[in-house]
Amino acid sequence: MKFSTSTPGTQPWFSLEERPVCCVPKPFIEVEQLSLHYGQKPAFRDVTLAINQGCITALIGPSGCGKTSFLSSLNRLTDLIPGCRLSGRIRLGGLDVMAPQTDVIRLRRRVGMIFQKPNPFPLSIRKNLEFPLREHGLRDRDRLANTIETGLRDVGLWDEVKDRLDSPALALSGGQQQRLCMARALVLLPDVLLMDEPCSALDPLSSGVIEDLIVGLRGHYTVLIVTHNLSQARRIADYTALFWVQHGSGQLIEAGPAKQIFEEPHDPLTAAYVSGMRG
Ligand SMILES: Nc1ncnc2c1ncn2[C@@H]1O[C@H](COP(=O)(O)OP(=O)(O)OP(=O)(O)O)[C@@H](O)[C@H]1O
Repeated sequence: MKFSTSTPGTQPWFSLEERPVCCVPKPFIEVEQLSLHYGQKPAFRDVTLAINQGCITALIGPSGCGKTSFLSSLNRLTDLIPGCRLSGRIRLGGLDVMAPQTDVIRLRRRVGMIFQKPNPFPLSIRKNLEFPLREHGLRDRDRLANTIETGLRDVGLWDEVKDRLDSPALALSGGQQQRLCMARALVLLPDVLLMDEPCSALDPLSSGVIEDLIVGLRGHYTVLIVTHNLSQARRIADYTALFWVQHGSGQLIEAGPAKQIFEEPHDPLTAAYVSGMRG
């Protein structure tokens, strides 16, 4: 059962293990001729890209080519930036993301986001998960407790924090905070997880833990990850899209199966970037 068809607060909350596995080359997000401007300045132009369900898609490219802006447009976080303008079309699991009548709160529940710097609420570990669950209609105390435990187990945090659930989340290590943020997104049973350089602020060990968790999401969630770490993209991505700044704005240069992008790219820019000769 999926969020989009159930009534908030009544659906059975279940763990990652129990979610249906689906990694098929079937588009879940279809972006057509998407452009984004900050004021008069274009961040990216005319991006057309299909993102497959249940797969991990890595967005790569040099700084400033519009990767973060593209990611943020998918759950309309860009609405929050004054002067920011989107045009084109985004369909997400049948939903017209940019339609004025689209419920943005529901959209953001379906499309969770993890940022470069872990951003837990300045609340207890428990409240970091309880707060969004309550906001989205889950009130029953037992179900709240079970869902919080399941969420923390799904990110391998339960055993580390079960005895201090009421301690401040900000007292956790950076890697633990990032896993908590992942749990906070996952307990809402999103369809899509957007991750903006989720490992880049972490030490190598914590980064490896997050990377393993991302791999474990394959088949359960549609994942888009922005990364500057090409080795990481090679290791974890099913599909890869290269962005580049051309003619004063970000452009999608090439997208396809990660193996093809890294081993047999069609575009010379892709070849230069993945070989480390440019960017
Ligand atoms: N809030 C904003 N207001 C104005 N311009 C912005 C804003 N955010 C990004 N930009 C501009 O839009 C362009 C694309 O930025 P964006 O952060 O999306 O690129 P990026 O590829 O994610 O870069 P990086 O890899 O460095 O994070 C850049 O020229 C940037 O300066």
